[in-house]
Amino acid sequence: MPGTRWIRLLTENDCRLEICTDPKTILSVDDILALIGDRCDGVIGQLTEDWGEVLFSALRRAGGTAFSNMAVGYNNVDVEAANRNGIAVGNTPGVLTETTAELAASLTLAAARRIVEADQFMRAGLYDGWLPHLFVGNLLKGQTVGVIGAGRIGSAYARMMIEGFKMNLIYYDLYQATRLEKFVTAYGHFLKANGEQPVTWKRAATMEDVLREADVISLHPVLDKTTYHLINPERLAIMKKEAILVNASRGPVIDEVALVEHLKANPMFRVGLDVFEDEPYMKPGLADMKNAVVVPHIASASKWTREGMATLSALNILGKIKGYPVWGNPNQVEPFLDENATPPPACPSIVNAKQIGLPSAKL
Ligand SMILES: NC(=O)C1=CN([C@@H]2O[C@H](COP(=O)(O)OP(=O)(O)OC[C@H]3O[C@@H](n4cnc5c(N)ncnc54)[C@H](O)[C@@H]3O)[C@@H](O)[C@H]2O)C=CC1
Ligand SMILES: O=C(O)C(=O)CO
Repeated sequence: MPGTRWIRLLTENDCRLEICTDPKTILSVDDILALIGDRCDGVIGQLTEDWGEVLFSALRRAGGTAFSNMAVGYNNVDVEAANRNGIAVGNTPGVLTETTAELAASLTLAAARRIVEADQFMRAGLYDGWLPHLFVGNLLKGQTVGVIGAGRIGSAYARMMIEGFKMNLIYYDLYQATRLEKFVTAYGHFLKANGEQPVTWKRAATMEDVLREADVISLHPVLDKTTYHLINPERLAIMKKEAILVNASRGPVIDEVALVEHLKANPMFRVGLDVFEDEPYMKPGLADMKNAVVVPHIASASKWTREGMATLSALNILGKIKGYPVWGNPNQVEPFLDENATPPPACPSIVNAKQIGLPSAKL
């Protein structure tokens, strides 16, 4: 795990730390069972690990009461199994928001302006002079950006695309994104007052409305039963032929086999993907598609974010061991990140706090 603050926070509070130095990228359940051993109070794990009944009951038997993913997403964790074993499950919201949104914006631009194809063309020595039709892509200004899942990251991405490229917004979420709507309205007024075309927003009644109307669609929902294969052959078929689809949420939100077929049949349709259905693998054919930009799940990869994720996950474990209450607002975790201050006596974010009866901190 990156940085050293998380180590200091634990050791200065009398925790003995065992850091896994196994060179394997992804640990199996058996690897983790061996690491838990017969005495362990809490574990910080990674999103690539399968945390279910076997691991939570082993942690319980070892005297443990806390687990934290070093991630905001926790679709790799069976929270019901953690509840049955009385284990608190932590995650790391807030520190990934801007970094992940910036990568989604980067993928959007790379796909729209064919950056990777053009880079490969240059390196192959194929450039022999400016041409009017060389790597013509899409202009974003004035087009419509569609966001599916307008939570922390989806809203941050929307703001970047609206503020940066003056795109109009259409979004779909189970909840109203009030702050985002207010931002777009205010920005629209500002543009109008300066003699420019105002930007607009619309909350779509259905996901299909977003897919039909948007020129760029970025996916930012959690992965659960309701979002598995949210993008399927039928929904790909209703998208514009020249649309751009970006996914920096979780791979299984897209039916990747169907996506490869769609990319083959629609060369002007482009995608930017940070995540894949069977990570670390890509479905057959995807790597050959020039209209796909692919990167290896790096959306949260900035130093500040990764160190913040380490800090928050360590404080989730420490807080539970110390019997601290749970921080009341997981969207405001800044007080835990201030290097020059003692962090608040609270667990920054425990997703099953209610289910296992943990008290909430008074802010
Ligand atoms: N590629 C990467 O490196 C990263 C990926 N992620 C992924 O992004 C996800 C979102 O993160 P945050 O924005 O922080 O979470 P969030 O909880 O703030 O936002 C998720 C949004 O999805 C919405 N949602 C849930 N079910 C939906 C459905 N069926 N249809 C439409 N919207 C739905 C929720 O209402 C919520 O607004 C994480 O769960 C994680 O899987 C997060 C960080 C980095
Ligand atoms: O925090 C998450 O959910 C991630 O995917 C980390 O990159």
